[in-house]
Amino acid sequence: ALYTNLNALPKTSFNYVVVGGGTAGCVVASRLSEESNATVLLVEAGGTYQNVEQLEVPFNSLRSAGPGSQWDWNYTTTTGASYARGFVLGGSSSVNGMFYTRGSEDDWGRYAAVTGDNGWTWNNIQPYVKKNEDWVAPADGHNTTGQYDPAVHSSKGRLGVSLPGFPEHTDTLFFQTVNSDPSEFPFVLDYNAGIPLGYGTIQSTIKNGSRSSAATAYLSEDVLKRHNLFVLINTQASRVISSTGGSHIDSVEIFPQSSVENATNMRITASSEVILSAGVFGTPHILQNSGIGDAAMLSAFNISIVQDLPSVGQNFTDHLNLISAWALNVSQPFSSATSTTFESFTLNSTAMSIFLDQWRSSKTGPLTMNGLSNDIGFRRFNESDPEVQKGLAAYGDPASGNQSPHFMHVPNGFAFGTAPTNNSYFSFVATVVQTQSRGSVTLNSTNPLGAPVIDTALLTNPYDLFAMRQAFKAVFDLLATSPWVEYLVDSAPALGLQAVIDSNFSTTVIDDYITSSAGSGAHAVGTAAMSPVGATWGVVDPDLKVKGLTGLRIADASVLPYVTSNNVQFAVYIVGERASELIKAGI
Ligand SMILES: Cc1cc2nc3c(=O)[nH]c(=O)nc-3n(C[C@H](O)[C@H](O)[C@H](O)COP(=O)(O)OP(=O)(O)OC[C@H]3O[C@@H](n4cnc5c(N)ncnc54)[C@H](O)[C@@H]3O)c2cc1C
Repeated sequence: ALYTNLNALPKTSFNYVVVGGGTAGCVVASRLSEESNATVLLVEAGGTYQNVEQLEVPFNSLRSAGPGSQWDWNYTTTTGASYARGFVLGGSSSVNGMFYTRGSEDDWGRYAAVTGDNGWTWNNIQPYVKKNEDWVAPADGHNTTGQYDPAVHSSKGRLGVSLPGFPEHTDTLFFQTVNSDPSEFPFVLDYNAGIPLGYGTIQSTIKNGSRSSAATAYLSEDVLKRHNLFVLINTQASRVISSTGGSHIDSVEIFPQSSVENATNMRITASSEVILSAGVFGTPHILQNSGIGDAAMLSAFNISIVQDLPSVGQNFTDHLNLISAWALNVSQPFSSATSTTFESFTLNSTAMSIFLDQWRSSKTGPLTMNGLSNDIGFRRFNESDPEVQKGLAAYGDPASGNQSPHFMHVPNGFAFGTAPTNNSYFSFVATVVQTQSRGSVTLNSTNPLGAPVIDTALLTNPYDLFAMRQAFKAVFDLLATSPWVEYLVDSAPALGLQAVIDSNFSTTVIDDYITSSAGSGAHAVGTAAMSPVGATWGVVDPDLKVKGLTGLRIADASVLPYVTSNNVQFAVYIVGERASELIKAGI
């Protein structure tokens, strides 16, 4: 059942306690409670997703339900930038952009190679893919032939995945470019088949026109009714504890969220295991508060050392995004959603209210779209370009293999920041997917309920600037093709692109533009990374148990030692599924 405050919880001792009801946490709690003789408590700091329309309407992602909303932790990094994370049951899967991208075979091969555990290879994760994915028809029921490969999808899992449920005019332009010059802009039928390279149609975690999240998919009404599953929301965990003062973790300290400042805490015990699923910031923060982390840092805060693990909170790895916007040619003013871009109709309140009525009455129409893009591309650098050769020689090639991308393109993405005043504009996101910069999550104070220090270290490694330059120039190459020339006016000077064009793409001007405009891809991983058994680095073994301790496992984005070369929610679902299987099997 769902408990909205800890005083209502009928007991304080369970077999399993899962901390963090986010993407992986919902999977783990749901799967463990399939065994009816095991009692499972899931503790979530945020509230419920149930009956919250903002979270259900796909188009709201990154808008009213996104960063800065009441469903966001509102983290601020050391540079003053905000960093979005879901603060609600379902975690970031309840607020994310819903792109469903699996990465490449090579990404998963690298996890296996780095950890020495073949259980993480592409082939060996396929059973979890099937348990996770519920492939469904798009909201508009259109014929999807030629838009994906049915052979690599499953309708047996829990998480709804579908193709776009509403067309956009820019889809047509995009595929005209791809069809007219396949050597420069190759088509990929299904970027989720192991080799993602090429441009194709996006797949999103949307089912029946609504967001499918870890909460809607794994904590559905039938699951919440299980007598052995206890889901406690509005409650923040501060520490994991060994009640004997040894190395066996068996308790979790929790506080009611409503009065975290002065409330007395409560201790919950776990007779089998505690599973930390508090995400890339929450998990290392809880570990550090518990005395599990870098001994030197913990001593500076007078925290007693339970386990010296210097890698806790290190190795923060993220994608790097650059969003640019172009004004649309005035001869193509707003008339309907299909004749222009998402961004244009979001500025038209009459249209938006008509679309909302349509979504409410039939779960169809423009608001069934993920609100970011219907299309996506995964690309490698042009290795015949001398600048690329020079860069790769200087920095090395961080791609996970030669069938894996260096960058991602999302046409008609979402213009963060100030929109151009022209009522019709188009944005494009370029993303470096194998960044080399590494940040950290460290303690800010001895208050376990305060926010940690988040240093994303964006652009601190010169490879990332070099890689973004290639990704960005490739955006201009794509938009210089004939389908787009009529459609776009030069640029939207409000977002600074004009200077880049006027400079004739001078490296200095491009680099200035990137440095001042690029930001986080919201795909952070790695702050409690897996490493081989016995390694002197890393936080968990490949079976996700915390090194040097018993009774404590981690299942969330923080265990991934590298970021996949795509949006990362898929990888987190796989971690959740595999963690559940390992725990159930007593491994
Ligand atoms: C705005 C945004 C857009 C994104 N877009 C995409 C996309 O389109 N496609 C994609 O693949 N990925 C996307 N991502 C990334 C993806 O959603 C995340 O990487 C993934 O969901 C992280 O899963 P997690 O389980 O590690 O953490 P989360 O899902 O964030 O879960 C952590 C949970 O723990 C809870 N928690 C934290 N601390 C505590 C505590 N002390 N006590 C109790 N509970 C706690 C949190 O409230 C949260 O519910 C996006 C992310 C964001 C934020």
